[in-house]
Amino acid sequence: MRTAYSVDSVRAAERALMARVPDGALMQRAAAGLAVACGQLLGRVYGARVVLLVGSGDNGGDALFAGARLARRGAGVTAVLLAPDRVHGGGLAALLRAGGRVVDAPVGGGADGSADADGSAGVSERALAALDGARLVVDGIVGIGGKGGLRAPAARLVRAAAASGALIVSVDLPSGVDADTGQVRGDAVRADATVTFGTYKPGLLVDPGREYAGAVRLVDIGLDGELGAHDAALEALQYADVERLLPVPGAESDKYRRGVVGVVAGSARYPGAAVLCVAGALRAGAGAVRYVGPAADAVVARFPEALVSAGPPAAAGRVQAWVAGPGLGDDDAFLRDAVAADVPVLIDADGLRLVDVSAVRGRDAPTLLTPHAGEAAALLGVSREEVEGARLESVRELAARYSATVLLKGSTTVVASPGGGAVRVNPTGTSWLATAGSGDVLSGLAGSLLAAGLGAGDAGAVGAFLHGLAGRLAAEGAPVGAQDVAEALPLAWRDVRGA
Ligand SMILES: NC(=O)C1=CN([C@@H]2O[C@H](COP(=O)(O)OP(=O)(O)OC[C@H]3O[C@@H](n4cnc5c(N)ncnc54)[C@H](OP(=O)(O)O)[C@@H]3O)[C@@H](O)[C@H]2O)[C@@H](O)CC1
Ligand SMILES: Nc1ncnc2c1ncn2[C@@H]1O[C@H](COP(=O)(O)OP(=O)(O)O)[C@@H](O)[C@H]1O
Ligand SMILES: [K+]
Repeated sequence: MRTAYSVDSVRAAERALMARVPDGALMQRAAAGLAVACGQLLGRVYGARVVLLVGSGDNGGDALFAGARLARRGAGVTAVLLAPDRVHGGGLAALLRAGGRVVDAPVGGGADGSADADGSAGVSERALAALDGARLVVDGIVGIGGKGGLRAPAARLVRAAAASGALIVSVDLPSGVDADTGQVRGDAVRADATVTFGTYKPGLLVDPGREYAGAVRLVDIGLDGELGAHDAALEALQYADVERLLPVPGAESDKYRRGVVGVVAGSARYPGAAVLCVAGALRAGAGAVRYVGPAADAVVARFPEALVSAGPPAAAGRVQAWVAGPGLGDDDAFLRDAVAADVPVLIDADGLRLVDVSAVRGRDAPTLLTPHAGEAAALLGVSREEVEGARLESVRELAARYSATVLLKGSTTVVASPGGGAVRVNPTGTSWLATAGSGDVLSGLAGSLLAAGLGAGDAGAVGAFLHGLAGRLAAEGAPVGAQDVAEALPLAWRDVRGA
């Protein structure tokens, strides 16, 4: 399991560890790892032009000590200081001893954050010129101490760094990205790589921050033991975790013991949603799929193995979990039956629009809601952009309001449980999945995992993992449709099982 911890937890763990190690040891560990990563990115360090963007905190200190290491290996290192009077003294001295150069960023009164009429934002010509011809820019402007959007001088330098064409490595996290949420307000560094210390930060794993971070490398600074006393803010399942959770049939399994998933989906207008939902459900571990609704003919024509009926759900026979909602249109009768059943229920798409909050809150068996950002926005009464800018907050809020597990789909899919705790973040997503009907496949898939006995959080996280993998395997760099994604699910299973 990959985990990420909040800034508060990192700070507390850091304090505990610092009390046991010599002064400055953690920063040296961080800087050493950072310098190695920079060296690898550069290939040849000797003679390379490196610019450090140095803020007033320890993030800048890391950059300075790493810059000193690169200078000792023959790089031409220039530090651009955003706040010369508050720079990390030890780091600056180390860089100068190693032969590095220093340029002050502020000119006139601009460093207080005011933008100048000429757009220089109070940044000196010398600072901007230093970036010309740089091969590597090290972003040590701000790390976990960042508050709000980048101030004007920092933002100006970030834009100049992007325009320089240099490789950009961010220290701990891209400046301008909120460490706890991944939110980006205004300018932020778009890094080729981020070298982070001690633990992942949530903002590195959740969009929009994740996209700004580039390839993320974790440097061990000895924080693990101390972090053990804290709860992770985020968890990302890895292959081995998913493999352990897959409902593989045992010797004594039969179709009922494997679980039967019921699907309430589709309408005369949207029969395809029913077919796609069943396509996902058939390939996820349940022993049988029952389809109930007006698209029975379309479903059985495509999948003769599906058990179909016109309804109602209560007359469909044994079902261990229901999936309700994809393509339903406005008819909520079967949805209400499914929600009233005392088995796990996954509610998606139209079902989310039609369902009653109190009916969901009143359920005893687990409920899994799977909105995309637009649906989540409608449920929360905010804009889609607000949800996309604050996925963690949105998914936690929905889980609390509905007393349900919520899987928020999108560029980063996140899953929150009603009782709080770590949010699961899916590491396998791919934008090839942004194709009509792929959400229907996911709801069938995750519902089938519920029927097979997984808890709602696991069903959501494992479903998203397999769905993302299937999307990647189906696409391999070319557009795919939702059916292709469903058909690639067995490949995803085999990939996870190493088969
Ligand atoms: N944790 C650990 O175990 C280890 C942590 N380490 C490192 O320490 C880093 C944390 O250092 P930190 O606490 O000094 O804060 P940091 O991120 O440098 O930022 C604070 C400075 O930024 C400024 N500033 C704030 N917002 C801003 C904005 N929007 N735009 C512009 N500026 C802004 C703010 O200015 P002020 O508000 O005070 O005027 C303040 O001066 C951490 O990320 C990691 O790299 C490692 O060395 C090893 C061990
Ligand atoms: N940019 C993206 N990156 C990764 N996955 C995405 C992206 N956009 C959409 N997806 C995924 O594609 C699926 C689309 O589902 P949904 O929005 O419900 O579409 P539909 O209703 O057409 O089935 C979801 O699993 C979602 O996480
Ligand atoms: K940074």
